[in-house]
Amino acid sequence: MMISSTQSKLPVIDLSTKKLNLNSSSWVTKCGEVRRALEGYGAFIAIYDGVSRELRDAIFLASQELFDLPTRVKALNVVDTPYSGYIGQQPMVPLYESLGIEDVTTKEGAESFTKLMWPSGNQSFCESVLMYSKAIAELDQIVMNMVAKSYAIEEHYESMCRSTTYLLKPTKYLSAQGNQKMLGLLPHSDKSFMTYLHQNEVNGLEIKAKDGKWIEVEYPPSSFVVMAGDALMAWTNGRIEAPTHRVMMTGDKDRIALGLFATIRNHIIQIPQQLVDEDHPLQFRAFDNYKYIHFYYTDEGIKSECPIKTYCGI
Ligand SMILES: O=C(O)CCC(=O)C(=O)O
Ligand SMILES: [Fe+2]
Repeated sequence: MMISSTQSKLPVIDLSTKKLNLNSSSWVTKCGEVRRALEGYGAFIAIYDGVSRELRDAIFLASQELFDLPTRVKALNVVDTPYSGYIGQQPMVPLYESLGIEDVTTKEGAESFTKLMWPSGNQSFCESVLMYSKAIAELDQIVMNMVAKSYAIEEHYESMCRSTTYLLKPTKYLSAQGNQKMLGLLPHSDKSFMTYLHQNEVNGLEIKAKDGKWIEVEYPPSSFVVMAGDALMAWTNGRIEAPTHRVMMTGDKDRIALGLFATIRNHIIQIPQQLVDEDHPLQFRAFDNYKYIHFYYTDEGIKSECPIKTYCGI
């Protein structure tokens, strides 16, 4: 018997660069699509041609190589930003393991991480990580330009764009080894401005829709999940909400996911006055994305229902 499903799905938007004709009327239409998807779900699936088949294979191979290193080596990845270093063997989420690579779109960032993990060098790892991150950073520029265009706040984004830094977080989830569904990652919203996710062929990501139901996200290998973070929510004066999401593991295959987190550094984010009017009173004060991340991991931040509102809400 076929079981029909009425479960809602994330919108899919084709952002292949070959088809995007900047400033044409179809581009303007597409900007509206991106905005509606983000306002409706806080996320969408992007079809994007900036990562070739070879690069895709290379980045998953590189990630596997990284996870195969001894725990003692992976634990050397200590960074200032909370939860961005090495995380593994956490009692609440025993299947989960991740490492954050800071400033990954710069040669220096990719090289210093590679050197830390492989003191005698690993050229192919370094190149794959750098190329992949740069390709996704380009997708970020496309998406953010579209959001800015749609709200007519281009000049605000331009001033912030230069202050964007990227953190790549290769993440591994062990399989649930059987039929039961196991928690891979606790429900949360991202503290970034924007997040871009990619995965091997194993699904597991679930995003909470506005009606409270979990959407099981299935995305084809050549696509990416684009997701709003808390910082974007504040910047858009609450028009786009950062969705709650989690990872549930089923089946007997391990899952590898790549999160690229765009964060604004050394720049105070102001809420554009274009997004404030009688129907949309100002909801957030100007804030610093990194200070907010640090706040989130304090007792007050962790306990808060909506940490971005607690931090800079009005
Ligand atoms: O594994 C995924 O698909 C999502 C990971 C995630 O939500 C995160 O690292 O913040
Ligand atoms: Fe997340």
